[in-house]
Amino acid sequence: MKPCIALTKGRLEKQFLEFFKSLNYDIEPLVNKGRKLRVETDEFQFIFAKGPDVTTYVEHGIADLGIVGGDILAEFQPDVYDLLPLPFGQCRMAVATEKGKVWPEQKKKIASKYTGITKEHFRNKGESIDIIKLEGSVELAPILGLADGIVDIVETGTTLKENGLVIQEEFFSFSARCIANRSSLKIKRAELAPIIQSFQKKEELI
Ligand SMILES: Nc1ncnc2c1ncn2[C@@H]1O[C@H](COP(=O)(O)OP(=O)(O)OP(=O)(O)O)[C@@H](O)[C@H]1O
Ligand SMILES: O=P(O)(O)OC[C@H]1O[C@H](OP(=O)(O)OP(=O)(O)O)[C@H](O)[C@@H]1O
Repeated sequence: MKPCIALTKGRLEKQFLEFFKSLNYDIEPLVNKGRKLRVETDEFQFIFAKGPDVTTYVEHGIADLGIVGGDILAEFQPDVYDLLPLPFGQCRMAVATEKGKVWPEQKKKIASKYTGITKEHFRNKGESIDIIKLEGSVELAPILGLADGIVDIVETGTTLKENGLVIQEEFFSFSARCIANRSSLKIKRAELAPIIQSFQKKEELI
Protein backbone atom coordinates (compact mmCIF):
# COMPACT_ATOMS: atom_id res chain seq x y z
CA MET A 1 0.00 0.00 0.00
CA LYS A 2 1.18 3.49 -0.86
CA PRO A 3 1.96 5.70 2.16
CA CYS A 4 -0.96 7.94 3.14
CA ILE A 5 -0.39 11.63 3.87
CA ALA A 6 -3.09 13.77 5.54
CA LEU A 7 -2.98 17.42 4.50
CA THR A 8 -4.55 20.37 6.28
CA LYS A 9 -7.02 21.92 3.83
CA GLY A 10 -6.89 25.62 2.95
CA ARG A 11 -3.89 27.81 3.61
CA LEU A 12 -1.44 25.08 4.54
CA GLU A 13 -2.54 22.93 1.60
CA LYS A 14 -1.53 25.64 -0.87
CA GLN A 15 1.81 26.24 0.83
CA PHE A 16 2.48 22.51 1.11
CA LEU A 17 1.86 21.99 -2.61
CA GLU A 18 4.40 24.67 -3.50
CA PHE A 19 6.89 23.09 -1.11
CA PHE A 20 6.18 19.60 -2.47
CA LYS A 21 6.64 20.83 -6.04
CA SER A 22 9.98 22.39 -5.10
CA LEU A 23 11.08 18.87 -4.06
CA ASN A 24 10.29 17.67 -7.61
CA TYR A 25 7.21 15.66 -6.68
CA ASP A 26 4.34 15.62 -9.17
CA ILE A 27 1.56 17.80 -7.74
CA GLU A 28 -0.69 17.83 -10.80
CA PRO A 29 -3.25 15.30 -9.48
CA LEU A 30 -3.44 17.32 -6.25
CA VAL A 31 -3.88 20.69 -7.92
CA ASN A 32 -6.60 19.34 -10.21
CA LYS A 33 -8.48 17.36 -7.56
CA GLY A 34 -11.65 19.45 -7.65
CA ARG A 35 -13.75 18.69 -4.55
CA LYS A 36 -12.23 15.24 -4.00
CA LEU A 37 -10.96 14.67 -0.47
CA ARG A 38 -8.88 11.64 -1.37
CA VAL A 39 -6.34 11.62 -4.18
CA GLU A 40 -3.82 9.04 -5.29
CA THR A 41 -0.59 9.93 -7.07
CA ASP A 42 2.01 7.50 -8.44
CA GLU A 43 3.72 7.39 -5.07
CA PHE A 44 1.25 8.40 -2.35
CA GLN A 45 -2.34 8.58 -1.22
CA PHE A 46 -3.43 11.99 0.08
CA ILE A 47 -6.39 12.89 2.23
CA PHE A 48 -7.55 16.46 2.86
CA ALA A 49 -8.99 17.44 6.24
CA LYS A 50 -9.21 20.23 8.83
CA GLY A 51 -6.09 20.57 11.01
CA PRO A 52 -7.46 18.89 14.18
CA ASP A 53 -8.81 16.00 12.07
CA VAL A 54 -5.42 15.55 10.37
CA THR A 55 -4.01 14.71 13.81
CA THR A 56 -6.89 12.28 14.43
CA TYR A 57 -6.29 10.40 11.15
CA VAL A 58 -2.57 10.18 11.93
CA GLU A 59 -3.14 9.17 15.57
CA HIS A 60 -5.41 6.31 14.43
CA GLY A 61 -2.98 5.16 11.74
CA ILE A 62 -5.32 5.91 8.83
CA ALA A 63 -2.68 8.35 7.60
CA ASP A 64 1.02 7.58 8.05
CA LEU A 65 2.12 11.22 7.86
CA GLY A 66 0.32 14.51 8.44
CA ILE A 67 0.96 18.15 7.58
CA VAL A 68 -0.44 20.34 10.32
CA GLY A 69 0.14 23.69 12.04
CA GLY A 70 2.19 23.81 15.25
CA ASP A 71 -0.80 25.63 16.77
CA ILE A 72 -2.95 22.52 16.35
CA LEU A 73 -0.33 20.27 17.99
CA ALA A 74 -0.03 22.67 20.95
CA GLU A 75 -3.80 22.95 21.34
CA PHE A 76 -4.80 19.29 20.97
CA GLN A 77 -1.58 17.48 21.99
CA PRO A 78 -2.29 14.38 19.89
CA ASP A 79 -0.43 11.13 20.48
CA VAL A 80 1.67 11.30 17.31
CA TYR A 81 5.35 11.57 16.49
CA ASP A 82 6.21 15.22 15.87
CA LEU A 83 8.84 14.64 13.18
CA LEU A 84 10.04 18.03 11.95
CA PRO A 85 9.20 21.65 11.22
CA LEU A 86 8.42 22.65 7.63
CA PRO A 87 9.48 25.91 5.98
CA PHE A 88 6.00 27.43 5.67
CA GLY A 89 3.01 28.43 7.82
CA GLN A 90 5.17 30.61 10.08
CA CYS A 91 3.01 32.51 12.59
CA ARG A 92 2.99 33.65 16.20
CA MET A 93 0.41 33.23 18.92
CA ALA A 94 -0.34 36.54 20.62
CA VAL A 95 -2.46 38.26 23.22
CA ALA A 96 -4.08 41.36 21.70
CA THR A 97 -6.39 44.10 22.92
CA GLU A 98 -7.94 47.28 21.62
CA LYS A 99 -5.40 50.08 21.32
CA GLY A 100 -5.16 51.93 24.68
CA LYS A 101 -7.11 49.25 26.54
CA VAL A 102 -6.45 49.02 30.28
CA TRP A 103 -6.89 45.50 31.63
CA PRO A 104 -9.69 45.21 34.22
CA GLU A 105 -8.88 44.85 37.94
CA GLN A 106 -10.88 41.62 38.10
CA LYS A 107 -10.50 38.51 35.96
CA LYS A 108 -9.68 39.23 32.33
CA LYS A 109 -12.12 37.92 29.75
CA ILE A 110 -10.16 36.40 26.85
CA ALA A 111 -11.78 35.20 23.61
CA SER A 112 -10.03 32.55 21.55
CA LYS A 113 -10.39 29.60 19.27
CA TYR A 114 -7.41 28.13 21.19
CA THR A 115 -8.77 27.56 24.70
CA GLY A 116 -6.07 25.04 25.69
CA ILE A 117 -3.17 27.27 24.65
CA THR A 118 -4.84 30.31 26.26
CA LYS A 119 -5.45 28.55 29.60
CA GLU A 120 -1.89 27.27 29.72
CA HIS A 121 -0.39 30.63 28.85
CA PHE A 122 -2.24 32.49 31.61
CA ARG A 123 -1.75 29.61 34.09
CA ASN A 124 2.01 29.92 33.52
CA LYS A 125 1.73 33.62 34.34
CA GLY A 126 -0.21 32.78 37.50
CA GLU A 127 -3.33 34.57 36.24
CA SER A 128 -6.84 33.24 36.43
CA ILE A 129 -9.01 34.26 33.46
CA ASP A 130 -12.44 33.66 31.96
CA ILE A 131 -12.25 32.13 28.49
CA ILE A 132 -14.83 32.70 25.79
CA LYS A 133 -14.56 30.12 23.01
CA LEU A 134 -15.06 31.41 19.48
CA GLU A 135 -14.66 29.60 16.16
CA GLY A 136 -13.09 32.43 14.13
CA SER A 137 -13.04 36.19 13.49
CA VAL A 138 -12.00 36.48 17.13
CA GLU A 139 -10.79 40.05 16.53
CA LEU A 140 -14.46 41.04 16.75
CA ALA A 141 -14.74 40.10 20.43
CA PRO A 142 -12.90 43.05 22.03
CA ILE A 143 -14.36 45.53 19.55
CA LEU A 144 -17.90 44.44 20.37
CA GLY A 145 -17.30 44.23 24.13
CA LEU A 146 -17.55 40.44 24.39
CA ALA A 147 -14.01 40.14 25.79
CA ASP A 148 -11.16 42.28 27.16
CA GLY A 149 -8.66 40.69 24.80
CA ILE A 150 -7.97 37.79 22.50
CA VAL A 151 -5.42 35.06 21.96
CA ASP A 152 -4.99 34.36 18.27
CA ILE A 153 -2.63 33.69 15.40
CA VAL A 154 -0.74 36.64 13.95
CA GLU A 155 1.08 36.38 10.66
CA THR A 156 1.39 39.79 8.97
CA GLY A 157 -0.53 41.67 11.69
CA THR A 158 -2.94 43.08 9.10
CA THR A 159 -6.10 41.65 10.67
CA LEU A 160 -5.23 43.12 14.07
CA LYS A 161 -4.29 46.49 12.59
CA GLU A 162 -7.38 46.82 10.43
CA ASN A 163 -9.56 46.08 13.44
CA GLY A 164 -7.85 48.55 15.79
CA LEU A 165 -6.14 45.91 17.92
CA VAL A 166 -2.55 45.80 19.15
CA ILE A 167 -0.31 42.99 20.36
CA GLN A 168 0.25 42.95 24.13
CA GLU A 169 2.40 39.89 24.14
CA GLU A 170 3.68 37.29 21.68
CA PHE A 171 4.38 34.01 23.41
CA PHE A 172 4.70 31.18 20.88
CA SER A 173 6.17 31.02 17.36
CA PHE A 174 5.41 28.07 15.15
CA SER A 175 5.30 26.78 11.57
CA ALA A 176 3.67 23.88 9.78
CA ARG A 177 5.00 20.51 10.95
CA CYS A 178 5.25 16.99 9.61
CA ILE A 179 3.81 14.44 12.03
CA ALA A 180 3.78 10.65 11.84
CA ASN A 181 1.83 7.75 13.21
CA ARG A 182 4.02 6.03 15.80
CA SER A 183 3.71 2.48 14.42
CA SER A 184 3.86 3.55 10.75
CA LEU A 185 7.32 4.92 11.47
CA LYS A 186 8.46 1.43 12.46
CA ILE A 187 6.39 -0.73 10.09
CA LYS A 188 6.66 1.44 6.97
CA ARG A 189 10.10 2.87 7.62
CA ALA A 190 11.42 1.93 4.15
CA GLU A 191 8.55 3.64 2.30
CA LEU A 192 8.48 6.72 4.54
CA ALA A 193 12.21 7.35 4.85
CA PRO A 194 12.72 8.94 1.39
CA ILE A 195 9.94 11.48 1.80
CA ILE A 196 10.93 12.38 5.36
CA GLN A 197 14.54 12.77 4.23
CA SER A 198 13.51 15.03 1.34
CA PHE A 199 11.56 17.24 3.81
CA GLN A 200 14.58 17.30 6.12
CA LYS A 201 17.07 18.17 3.38
CA LYS A 202 14.96 21.09 2.20
CA GLU A 203 14.56 22.32 5.77
CA GLU A 204 18.34 22.26 6.24
CA LEU A 205 18.86 24.38 3.11
CA ILE A 206 16.58 27.16 4.39
N1 LIG B 1 -2.77 34.05 8.89
C1 LIG B 1 -2.15 32.90 8.79
N2 LIG B 1 -0.99 32.83 8.12
C2 LIG B 1 -0.34 31.67 7.99
N3 LIG B 1 -0.75 30.52 8.51
C3 LIG B 1 -1.89 30.54 9.17
C4 LIG B 1 -2.64 31.71 9.34
N4 LIG B 1 -3.75 31.42 10.01
C5 LIG B 1 -3.66 30.09 10.25
N5 LIG B 1 -2.54 29.57 9.78
C6 LIG B 1 -2.06 28.17 9.83
O1 LIG B 1 -2.84 27.44 8.92
C7 LIG B 1 -3.59 26.43 9.58
C8 LIG B 1 -4.94 26.32 8.93
O2 LIG B 1 -5.59 27.58 9.04
P1 LIG B 1 -6.80 27.96 8.10
O3 LIG B 1 -7.14 29.37 8.46
O4 LIG B 1 -6.49 27.63 6.68
O5 LIG B 1 -7.92 26.95 8.54
P2 LIG B 1 -8.90 27.02 9.77
O6 LIG B 1 -8.18 27.53 10.98
O7 LIG B 1 -9.53 25.67 9.84
O8 LIG B 1 -9.91 28.15 9.36
P3 LIG B 1 -11.13 28.10 8.36
O9 LIG B 1 -12.25 27.56 9.18
O10 LIG B 1 -11.24 29.56 8.02
O11 LIG B 1 -10.75 27.22 7.18
C9 LIG B 1 -3.60 26.86 11.05
O12 LIG B 1 -3.72 25.74 11.90
C10 LIG B 1 -2.28 27.56 11.21
O13 LIG B 1 -1.25 26.63 11.48
O1 LIG C 1 -1.82 38.53 10.86
P1 LIG C 1 -2.62 38.24 9.64
O2 LIG C 1 -1.78 38.02 8.42
O3 LIG C 1 -3.70 39.23 9.40
O4 LIG C 1 -3.30 36.81 9.87
C1 LIG C 1 -3.97 36.53 11.08
C2 LIG C 1 -5.39 36.12 10.84
O5 LIG C 1 -5.42 34.88 10.08
C3 LIG C 1 -6.21 33.93 10.79
O6 LIG C 1 -7.55 34.06 10.47
P2 LIG C 1 -8.29 33.34 9.27
O7 LIG C 1 -8.08 34.11 8.02
O8 LIG C 1 -7.87 31.89 9.23
O9 LIG C 1 -9.80 33.45 9.67
P3 LIG C 1 -10.54 33.01 11.02
O10 LIG C 1 -10.58 34.25 11.85
O11 LIG C 1 -11.88 32.58 10.56
O12 LIG C 1 -9.75 31.90 11.67
C4 LIG C 1 -6.03 34.35 12.25
O13 LIG C 1 -7.06 33.81 13.07
C5 LIG C 1 -6.05 35.86 12.18
O14 LIG C 1 -7.36 36.36 12.18
